Amino acid sequence: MSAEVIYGKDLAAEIREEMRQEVARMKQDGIIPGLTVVLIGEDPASQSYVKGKKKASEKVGMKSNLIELPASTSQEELLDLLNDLNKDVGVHGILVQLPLPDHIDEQAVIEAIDPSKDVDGFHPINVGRMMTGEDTFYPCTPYGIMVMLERANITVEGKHVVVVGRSNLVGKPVGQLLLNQNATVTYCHSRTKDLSAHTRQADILIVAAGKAGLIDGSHIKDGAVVIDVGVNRVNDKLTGDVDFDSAAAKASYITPVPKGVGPMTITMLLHNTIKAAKRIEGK
Ligand SMILES: NC(=O)C1=CN([C@@H]2O[C@H](COP(=O)(O)OP(=O)(O)OC[C@H]3O[C@@H](n4cnc5c(N)ncnc54)[C@H](OP(=O)(O)O)[C@@H]3O)[C@@H](O)[C@H]2O)C=CC1
Ligand SMILES: Nc1nc(=O)c2c([nH]1)NC[C@@H]1CN(c3ccc(C(=O)N[C@@H](CCC(=O)O)C(=O)O)cc3)C=[N+]21
Repeated sequence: MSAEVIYGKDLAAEIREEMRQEVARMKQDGIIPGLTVVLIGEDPASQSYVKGKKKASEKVGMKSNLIELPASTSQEELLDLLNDLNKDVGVHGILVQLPLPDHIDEQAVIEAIDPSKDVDGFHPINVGRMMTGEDTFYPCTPYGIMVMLERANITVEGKHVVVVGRSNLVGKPVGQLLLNQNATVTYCHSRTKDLSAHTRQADILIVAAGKAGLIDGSHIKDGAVVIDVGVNRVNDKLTGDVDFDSAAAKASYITPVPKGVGPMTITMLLHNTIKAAKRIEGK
């Protein structure tokens, strides 16, 4: 089998065009969705992601504000800032770029964001709502993967999905969203024995480990769908967790890195911000 490549980048462009029109309609009602991104420190990868988010939100007509703070910022200063942003009526969505410097407690920061402005979907209230199948802000990368599958007409109901990775940001929530859609879900992680025995069972394989080349064709069942979430910089080039060529030879569908899941993540961030604006403004 030779896989069809699902270009998240193209899908993202389509969805963002739909959003641009929606934002234009909202503006006629006097609502401009506003996203504030907080970046602490000078990590080049984070700076590049954050710029991507700002550019994308402005392109769909939203208001975007980037607050850059030095790595020396104290936890208290950050919590005070979040408190102000929670109260600011022009701010509909708040995102604090992760990871944070070691002296700041990430969980405390996540919990300081008003759940109704938590467009990352990381606040425990929103995580709980997702678990119980309520409507809420879903984490952007998992949600982007769901939309990619849907728009590629790949049904998940009854499928065996294997997720490699169990982080709170990606692995766990993507498995939960798939379970909510009636998939049978297996999680693998660094203590999993015989990884390929599990991955070879997958109808849909989601790889979010952050290890370049962890998965290759020998891990994949013929005809499986392979979603590569990994973003690794190897010799200054971006690459996923999946060895693309050997995997594509086995899979029915596969996502590339770059131009795969990443652009969908940003798109769902914009989606969540529009949703937050509508809710806050009572529309
Ligand atoms: N495209 C996008 O939009 C996004 C991409 N990413 C990328 O996705 C990847 C994962 O991100 P994130 O979840 O935050 O990363 P984490 O480092 O938080 O989690 C990695 C997970 O992979 C598991 N793992 C690590 N090594 C192995 C292994 N050899 N075999 C099996 N499992 C393994 C870990 O297991 P254990 O729990 O046992 O430690 C852990 O659960 C990264 O490359 C990141 O850059 C992240 C967010 C968005
Ligand atoms: N609070 C928070 N929310 C996040 O959603 C969040 C975060 N922190 N910290 C870091 C990770 C990573 N992440 C990515 C987003 C877009 C691309 C993306 O668009 N990648 C492009 C390539 C971009 C490039 O060329 O550098 C692509 O895959 O085609 C990748 C990774 C969001 N994250």
